[in-house]
Amino acid sequence: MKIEVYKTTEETLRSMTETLIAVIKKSKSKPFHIALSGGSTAQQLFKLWVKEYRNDIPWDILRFYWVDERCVSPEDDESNFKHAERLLFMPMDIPQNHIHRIWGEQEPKIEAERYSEMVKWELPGYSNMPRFDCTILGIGTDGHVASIFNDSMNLLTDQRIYAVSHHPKTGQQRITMTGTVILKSSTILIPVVGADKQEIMEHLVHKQGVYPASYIFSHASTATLFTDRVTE
Ligand SMILES: O=C1O[C@H](COP(=O)(O)O)[C@@H](O)[C@H](O)[C@H]1O
Repeated sequence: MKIEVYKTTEETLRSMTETLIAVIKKSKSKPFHIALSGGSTAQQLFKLWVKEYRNDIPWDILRFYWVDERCVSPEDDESNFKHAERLLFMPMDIPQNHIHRIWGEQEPKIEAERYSEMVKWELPGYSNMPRFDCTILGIGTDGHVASIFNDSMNLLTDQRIYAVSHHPKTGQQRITMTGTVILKSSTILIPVVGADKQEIMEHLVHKQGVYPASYIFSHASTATLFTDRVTE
């Protein structure tokens, strides 16, 4: 995995965005299937894209999916979709049929299966292990990726496409892309910014402890980590 370190959060997110634009422009895949994460980093990215990159990102060829979703209604503040809708899709006027949200309000296991089938159908070459053109991953302060936490590490190697997990502290149900599908993505971009990520970044870079993110770090040859945290 490649690591790029920047001085500020803004520089980090700009660099990640410019890499994404270059990847989209170079790709022969049209439409271009991109899986988004949720959380605070994604929200910062969406604001930046609308403010500074609205004329540079080829929106019309993008088809949006999610890496993970919280099992709540799409109006709930916890919903990853809600923030993308408000901060990105509405301002950029993205057509509804380009947005494939996870139905967090449905029964989780049934929804994980429905979404897996839908992804197989939408991505090229109907396959049991579909390949996203790009996956944007987040890393939590506890080292989780997507909604794969320390107590659900089995989902890193699970052969399903999406599966149900639980937040270890709140018990909130989640639907998450499995590690197997994450690692199959043509490109994986991982923005990790902010002071609260310093400790986990040190652990990950110095290979201290075992986290879901450590597995992705050591297995993702197509990944680039963009960070404003010191990693020497
Ligand atoms: O719960 C989640 O957290 C991670 C990390 O989010 P951040 O707030 O630290 O940026 C995120 O990637 C994931 O999609 C989300 O559901």
